[in-house]
Amino acid sequence: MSATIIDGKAFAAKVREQVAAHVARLKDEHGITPGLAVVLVGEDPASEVYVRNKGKQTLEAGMNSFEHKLAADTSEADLLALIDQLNTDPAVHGILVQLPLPGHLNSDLVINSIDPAKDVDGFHISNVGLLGTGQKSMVPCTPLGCLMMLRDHLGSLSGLNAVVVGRSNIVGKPMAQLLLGDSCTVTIAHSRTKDLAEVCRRADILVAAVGRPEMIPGDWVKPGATVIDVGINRIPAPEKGEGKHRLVGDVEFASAAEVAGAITPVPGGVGPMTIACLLANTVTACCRANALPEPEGLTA
Ligand SMILES: Nc1nc2c(c(=O)[nH]1)N[C@@H](CN(C=O)c1ccc(C(=O)N[C@@H](CCC(=O)O)C(=O)O)cc1)CN2
Repeated sequence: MSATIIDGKAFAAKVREQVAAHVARLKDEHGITPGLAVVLVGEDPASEVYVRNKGKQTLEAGMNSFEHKLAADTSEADLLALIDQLNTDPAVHGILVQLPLPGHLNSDLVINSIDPAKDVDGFHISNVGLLGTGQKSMVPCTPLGCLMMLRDHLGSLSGLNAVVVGRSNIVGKPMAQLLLGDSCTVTIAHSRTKDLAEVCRRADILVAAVGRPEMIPGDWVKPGATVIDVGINRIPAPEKGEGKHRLVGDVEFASAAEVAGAITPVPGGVGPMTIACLLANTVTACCRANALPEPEGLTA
């Protein structure tokens, strides 16, 4: 292995320290405590873990955490009523509805009912439009975390060829916008792109966000490239025992690490940055709501 491993777990811990320091200043100097409300509908086991970690890390950073757990058969009207209440609650600066939602709920409708100023996920159509036009917005947490790690590792991204594999609204599209904002030449590719291997080999920055286990092998990676693996795929691991699983990314780590200049691991890469950036976005939303200076280095 020759690549530098970009340690997302350690990076996320530093981001959380910066968030906690800013929260302490907001409390001491302005008597304001940022508050994050997280809404979970249903009992998806992975979502339950993510929501628990969000609440725990919010409290550890000194912020207020408001957790709302709703039954899987909650009606759209009841969910919208809760969001309405959170929109008008002055103690709540950030609102997040954990995805995926149960099938009977319209995710777009639900997300677009959140006050855009409190939309710490950056998924509201107003924030999508603001980001797409290079204006100040709330930025989706996972791509923001990727951008922070890229800037930290590479310094300037200007002029680099970036390939984003995956076109989701949550990661692929906002990631491409952020890279464009940092003056990269950006290609958005996906599983149906012709000559995907060739497209990937042109990338100085390769962001994999397709959700297909180990789809990108090392010989698709340009020597020296920086590889950001957003995929978190649970695959069977019979070697660990019957019914056991392990996590892999969208990139075949061992072969890619032979070629890349730097690479994020899975687990311990992009994943931990997602929650750290959620905390950062909550502080940003709180500062904006109170017309106070935003924390430096924690926004795009
Ligand atoms: N409303 C949202 N829903 C979802 C988002 C989101 O950003 N907003 N992202 C994902 C889930 N997610 C946070 O919600 C998330 C995923 C993964 C991790 C993480 O730290 N992963 C670890 C591995 C954890 C494990 O063992 O499973 C890692 O990669 O090291 C944090 C948050 C979908 N929903």
